[in-house]
Formats: sequence, structure tokens, C-alpha cells
Amino acid sequence: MFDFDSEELNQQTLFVEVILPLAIPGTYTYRVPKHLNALTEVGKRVVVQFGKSKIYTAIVSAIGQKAPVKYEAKYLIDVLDEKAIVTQQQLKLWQWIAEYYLCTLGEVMAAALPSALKLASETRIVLNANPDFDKSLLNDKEFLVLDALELKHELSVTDVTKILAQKSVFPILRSLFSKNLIYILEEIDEKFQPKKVAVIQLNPLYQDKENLKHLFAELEKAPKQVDALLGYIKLAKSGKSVKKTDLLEATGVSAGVIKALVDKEVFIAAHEVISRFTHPDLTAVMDFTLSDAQQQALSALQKSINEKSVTLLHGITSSGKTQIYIRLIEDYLALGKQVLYLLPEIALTGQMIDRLKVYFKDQIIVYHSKFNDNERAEIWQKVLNNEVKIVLGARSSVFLPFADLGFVIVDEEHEASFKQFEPAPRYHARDVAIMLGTIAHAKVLLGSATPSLETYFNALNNKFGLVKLAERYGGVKLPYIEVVSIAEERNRKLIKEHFTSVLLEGINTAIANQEQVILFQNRRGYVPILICQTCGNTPKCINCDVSLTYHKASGKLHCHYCGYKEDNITECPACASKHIAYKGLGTEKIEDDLKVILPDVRVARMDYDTTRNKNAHQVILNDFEDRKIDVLVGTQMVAKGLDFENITLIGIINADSIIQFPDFRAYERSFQLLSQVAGRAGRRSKQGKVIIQTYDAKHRVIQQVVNHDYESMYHEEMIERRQFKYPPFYKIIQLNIKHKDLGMLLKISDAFAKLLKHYLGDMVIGPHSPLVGRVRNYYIQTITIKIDWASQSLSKIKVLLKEQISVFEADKANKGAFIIADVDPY
Ligand SMILES: Nc1ncnc2c1ncn2[C@@H]1O[C@H](COP(=O)(O)OP(=O)(O)OP(=O)(O)O)[C@@H](O)[C@H]1O
Ligand SMILES: [Zn+2]
Repeated sequence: MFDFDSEELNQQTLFVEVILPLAIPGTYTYRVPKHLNALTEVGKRVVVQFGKSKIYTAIVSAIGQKAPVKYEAKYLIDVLDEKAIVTQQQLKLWQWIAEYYLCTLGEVMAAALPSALKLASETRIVLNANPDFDKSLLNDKEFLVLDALELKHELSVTDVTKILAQKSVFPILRSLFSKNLIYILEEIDEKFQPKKVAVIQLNPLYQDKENLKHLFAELEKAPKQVDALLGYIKLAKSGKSVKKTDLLEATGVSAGVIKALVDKEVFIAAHEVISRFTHPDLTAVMDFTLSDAQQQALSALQKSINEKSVTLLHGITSSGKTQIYIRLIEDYLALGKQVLYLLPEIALTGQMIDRLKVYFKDQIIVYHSKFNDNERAEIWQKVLNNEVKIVLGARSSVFLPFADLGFVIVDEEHEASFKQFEPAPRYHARDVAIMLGTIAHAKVLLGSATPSLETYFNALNNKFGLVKLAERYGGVKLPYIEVVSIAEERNRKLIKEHFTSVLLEGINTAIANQEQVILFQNRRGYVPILICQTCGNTPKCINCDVSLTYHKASGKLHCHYCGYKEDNITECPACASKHIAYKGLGTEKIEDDLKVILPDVRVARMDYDTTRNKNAHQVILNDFEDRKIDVLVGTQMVAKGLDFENITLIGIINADSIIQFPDFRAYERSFQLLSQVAGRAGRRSKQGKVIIQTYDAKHRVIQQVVNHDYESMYHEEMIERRQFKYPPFYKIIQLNIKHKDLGMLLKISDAFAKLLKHYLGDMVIGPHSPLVGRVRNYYIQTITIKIDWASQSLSKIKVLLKEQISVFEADKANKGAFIIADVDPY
């Protein structure tokens, strides 16, 4: 007998469309060698050659029988997966992202897949030293690769191809990955390395008492092994893992003894990850009851979620939104569905993660870009196999292959960090999450105390459901906000450095009451700008069009755009004058000044500079929680998600530097930021206080913050947005044209704008120089397109733009130039 179907399949000539992880338009067609016909499937990874000699992992997006017309299709080299690793829903989502954000499918794939799943010729591989591993378990080829790595420490995939003298090396590398013997070297230096410990488990066979008795009898002639076994039984409570080091210490036997027992399959050697976030006293939240207000909000949410695809929960700071999310998540778990919980920044929300982990235990998994790649690949598989129910993640977790997604939460939906700036796809995770919800038929909940204007607009227009929670948990009042005029204090000579007498008094009172304080300043460094008082020159970055910032800790001038540093100056490089003035003020100086003014107060700082090292956030926050710090000075980082009971005072050093920002979102952003920072105060029993220092006490945004008046902010902003043609009424697409030669750039960007105006008329604005006109040696000109999307077809305009951009980039006259498209720029 022969199987007719598969016989027939094996005879057919198949072609596949594949997505390559590159910024090339469209998909590519490859011919399937007959022996791989039956294995080929949409969503599986295949190995292909692209260009002269490069090898890539690609994803099959379609299967057909037509040969390409314009080129001769090459053969696939290999099919890597037994089961598709990219779902149909994901392929749809990728397609949408590429179209919406004007990028290529390959760019979406590159962002979506962890590197371990998309090896290419240039991928560099490093040895993950594990002396415990028994090399006799490796096959010859694996052994060869490992051997080479031991010698050279680092190899590219091309190197491996040469060593093994064969084209398809990915299966071998995959096997080494799964044994955790190698990992991918990544550009990013601060990887989150999970802490792993070697553990010993007992073969489940010996949970049976009879079997165990026999085992002891068998081991009679090996007393050391008996010791090890007895030691294990003593240490292991209820048949769980025992740390290898503990076992060695407790029994005094050698590692060889344990290995002998592993070889006899009595013990099982394994590795277990231990959490870095674990906090001992986090059990209190286990059972809780919702307050009446929370319960009402929950019922309203359940109703709204039923009726609408997307719902907004507008709940003030400390109203207990997280607790409500927990109840809703439980609803979906009961249905057996998966849940995606998006957070703006994982490192800053360790506290919340801890709370949820304690609650949901191993049903929850955390996913973000600081995890190492093997782990991300592992999580990918678990989500795909529906082994994980809840994913708590930063923006990139919208790319995970959910098998059965039911519910998506976007917490702090207004946060700018949901938007990816570099590289493409320049997506907004909230908006991608909404599309993911549509494709996967999952419901979406957006939560915020200060929603973005877009979201609130959609809610008021009935496109989204809307539920409000206007009461803090425990009935604590929102903080009292006091505005202090810097000018007035200055006139009355009450100001010390940058601290008004009101703020200093506030700090002193809080500390006398053994309470804690947060001081917020939106610039880091010591002083942002140096100015020569004779000629007005300010030192600028050699690569970018920005002033350098003086950092006292390094004693150098830093560029915040490219990282360039140079020695501080004592005389002006332009005119040699020694009259250098320092202007502006960063977190580093605030910290320093405060230490001088209040020498007994324990001051610490949290900003980009103090948190670069792994776990630095956690250390600072733990110290703060343990009350080893009285005053925490920080940038935006202190505004997010912190929930400490003992903070009673928040000081805003200079509100004007936030509000006076040349951006159409400046007022919306300032309101959000100031309200969120203020929301950190008085979250438990006592009403908190906020002191805002400003030159412009009457400014409408400041008044709106003082009155906790989101509605007024919204309505006043919307009038301006409509008048000046900004979102949510208009869609904005920015085309940033870059070139190293300014003259050339001006010429070609002018020409390109003219061309676009021919098609799109006065929707096209510019070109103009952006705020920072040169970054990393590239000059930039921006063309802005404002689209009245109620009356225009957004997708038609995007197709036109995509076409024109590729024509532009193919044109020899534009050599050296490239265009970066940013849809919904922030
Ligand atoms: N029903 C409840 N039972 C016990 N504790 C609660 C309850 N609701 C809220 N809390 C506690 O109140 C505090 C504030 O809640 P939560 O952090 O969820 O507020 P939030 O609305 O997310 O605030 P923000 O927007 O400011 O982050 C937390 O410490 C939380 O544990
Ligand atoms: Zn620079």
C-alpha cells in the first residue's frame, strides 16, 4: 500500500513566499526541494540563501505553485521547525504594521522574533560555559562547534558553516541552544541575566516507597552515595529540588558522588531560575476585597467589555486600578484564555510585577528586551504552546505568538514609552495592541489616570467604552497642591540655590515626621548649558546640533543624543574668555545642592545616569522602601508606578522647563507628567502634598493640575488641536530626510516636498529643520504631512508615500540620502 496523497504532494513543484528579516520591500519566492514538500508550512522557519553568499532564517508567509517571473527562484536549504512558530494571526498583524507604519515586513519580523529564532550569517555566537555538562552527550558536530568556541570564545554563523563544511548549520546550533550551551552575542550591553542555580531532583520513580527501599539495598556497597541520597531526602521537602551546593555542603560528599547518582538515573541534574525581584513581605495582597467604588467600576467594565472591543478605565492615581485588573484577568483565566498585560517600562514597575507574580504565581511570565535571547525564545515557545496564561510585558510583547488570546490590558496607556522611535517599525504598542485585539478577537482595556487625548476622544465619541473611577482606595484625598512663585521668592531673597523657602520648609517638616520626599526635575546632568558671557558661544557636540551638558561625576561635557563626551572647559574655545556661565539645572546639581543645604538628610538620585547598571533601579527603590533614603531626586523615572506608603511630599523644582517645550503635545504631556508625579504622594492614610515651583503660577496647565481637572485640560487642548490641525483630528506623518551634506540635503528635500505637494497639496508642510537639526553627523530635514482623516483615505495616502519614498531612494541623484517615515510621531 502506498499513501497516494503524500505521494502526490511529493511530486508537485512548490514555491514559497518568505519574509526575510531585512529592510527590503515585499516577500521573496523560493523553490522547495521535493524532499521538503511535506515539511513546508506557513509560519515555519526556513533557511535560505539571499544575495551572493548570505544565509538567513526566513518565515514562510505563503505556499503556491507559481514560479516568480522576474528571477529564477533558488531552492530552500532547509525547513527548521516541526510546527509553525509564527501564527496566522501574527502574519496578519505584521502585514498591518508594515502598511500602517510605512515599513517593510522584514523590519517587523526582525523586531518581532527573538534573535535566537532568526539566525543569520553575521549572527555571533558565544559559549555559555557550563562545566557540569557531560560532553559525551553531544554528537560529533555539536562537539566540534563547542570545541571551536572554547578556543575562540566567539564565532559567527559563517565561521560555523566553515568549521562544519556544510550549508545548513542551524539545526545543530538550535540543539546547542536548547542545551543552553551557547547564546547569541547581542549589541545591547545590559542584558537581564536570569539567575540560575544548579539543583538536584530525585527520579520520580523513587517516590514509591518500595522502589526506594530497593534502591538503598542496591547502593549498599556505595556508602557515599547512600549519604548523598539520605542528605537529599532530608533537605527536600515534599519531593522538590535541592540546591546542589546545599547538598554538597550538608553531606560532605564530593561532586563525583552526585554525578555517579545522576549517571545511575537516581538523581536528575537541572537548573532553576531564581527570581531577582522576589521580595519577602509581599504576601499581604493575596486576598483582598474591592471597595464599593472599585466593585462598581468592575461591574461597569465587565458590561462595557462585553459590548465594545476597546474600553477605557479612567481611574485617578491610587484608585486601585491594578486590583480591578486582577479581577478581570481572573475572568479570562476561568475561560482558559491568555491575557497580555502591557506596561510602559518594566524596570520601573518591578513593584507591580512583584504584586502580580505573588498573586498569579507561575501562570504569569514577564517578557521584555532585557532578557537574554535564549530565554526570550523559550518564552516564545511557551506562549505559542499555550503553556503560559498571562504575559506581563513591555511594548515588544505585542509580538508574542499567542495561541488563544482573550484579553489585553494596556496600563498607563498615555505613556510615550509605548512608542518605538528607533529602529523601524516605529510603532505604538497601544495601537498595535488594539489591532491585535481585533485580529485575535480579544478584548482590550486601556487604563490611565491621565488618558491621552486620542483615547479620551475615542471614548467620548463612543468608539471605546468608558468607565470612571474617581475615588482613591481607602478614601485618601488627592494631594494638596501648592504653587510657589520662584520670582517672588527671589525678590524677597528667600531662595537658596534652586530651593524656595516653602519647599525647604516642606522637606524639613516631612523629615521631622520621618516621612519621605521625591524631588522631580526633568533634566539630568549637572548643568545643561554653558555660555561664554563674552561672545555668547556654547559648546556643542561635534556630531549633533545640540549643546553639551556638564556632568559633575565624570567632570566632562556629555551629548545626550549620541553619547559623545569631551573635557570641561575653563575658557571659551571661540574667544578665549574665561567668563563661562552655567545655565539651567539638572538632577545631579539638585542632589548636590541639597546635600550642602541639608547635610543631615539622606539624598539619592534616580535618573538615566544612576540606573544604567543592571538592577540599579531595584537597588535604589529597595533602599527607598527600606527608608534608607529620605529624599529621592529624579527625572521622569520617579513619575511612574511607584507605590510607597511613606511619601508625603513631592517637589517639582521647575515646572516651566516641562511646560515650555516646543511641541504640540507639550501641555497634554505636562499635565500628565505633573499629575502622575503628584499622584505618588499620600497614597495610604495621610493626604500628601505637592509643591510646584514656577515662574508662571497662573499658567493654565498648572491651574488644571492644582485642581485635578483633567476635563478642562482636555477641552481646552482639543480646541487648539482642531485649530492648528493636530491629532486626534488630523493624522501626522513625518518624513525625516537625512544626509551628511547639508547643501545636498536642502536641495533634495525641497524637491521631494514639491513632488509630494503635487499629489497632496497643502497637506504637505515643509521641509523644515527639526528641533535638533543634526544627529550623529547626519543633517535632518523634516516634511510633515497632516491628513484630515475623516475625509481622506489614510491608506491610499500611505501607499502613495511608500511608492514615492522608494522612487526617491532609488534615484541616483539622491545618493547618500535616506528617508525615515514616522507615522503618529510623538
Ligand atoms: N481592594 C483593595 N484591597 C487592598 N489594597 C488595595 C485595594 N485596592 C487598592 N489597594 C492598594 O492601594 C494602592 C494603590 O493601588 P494601585 O497601585 O492599584 O493604584 P493605581 O490606580 O494603579 O494607581 P496609579 O495610577 O497611581 O499607579 C496599592 O498599594 C494597592 O495594593
Ligand atoms: Zn552628539
